[in-house]
Amino acid sequence: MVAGSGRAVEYVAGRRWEVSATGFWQAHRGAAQCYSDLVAEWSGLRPGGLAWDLYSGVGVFGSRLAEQVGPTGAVLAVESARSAVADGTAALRDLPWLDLHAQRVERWVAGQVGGAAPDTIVLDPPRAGAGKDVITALTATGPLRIIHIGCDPASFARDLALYRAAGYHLTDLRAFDAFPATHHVECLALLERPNP
Ligand SMILES: C[S@@+](CC[C@H](N)C(=O)[O-])C[C@H]1O[C@@H](n2cnc3c(N)ncnc32)[C@H](O)[C@@H]1O
Repeated sequence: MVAGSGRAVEYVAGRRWEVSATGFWQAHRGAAQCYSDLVAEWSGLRPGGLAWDLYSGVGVFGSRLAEQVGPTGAVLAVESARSAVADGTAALRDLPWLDLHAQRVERWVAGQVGGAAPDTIVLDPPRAGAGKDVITALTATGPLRIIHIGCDPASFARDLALYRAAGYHLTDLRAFDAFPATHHVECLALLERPNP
């Protein structure tokens, strides 16, 4: 950043976020709206449901999930950047059943063993993907649906194989050319547990 307040204002699905200009925001201007619409379409959530939004940033996906589960439900969002958690918490005050938590996902999921099983997990890790330890911990909680998002096709494919090994089926897949002239492609996968 060369000059300015250091803050940026973004809108998605009728909601307004004021975020740090150096924090994470999707690179393509239409991406946050497009991906969050797909997350809302795939989530399968109903009022009273429980969802996790991991690597949540400022809670763009978590806000859509929270609107779906309503005040009788809960959304637990986990993000390591404290500034993103602070910005998300400020923007989403009207959704008190959405809890944005500042912690590393690998540490947080390890503490969920034996807790309530989420209906749906959304995760949008950085380029390296989620990896074996996180995916093993997530699938062990037995969610009905997992929505996995990744921008590096190689780590995304590796992560999908881990879900498959854990018994989850790939039931939908979308790819977006959101990073033209690079090898990155934004991929969104819907994984479901058979015979829930
Ligand atoms: C691809 S971004 C997704 C952000 C959000 N889903 C969105 O669409 O705005 C990945 C996010 O994961 C966070 N992150 C990276 N490593 C993490 C970790 N080990 N645990 C928790 N969050 C992490 C980054 O700070 C970043 O906000």
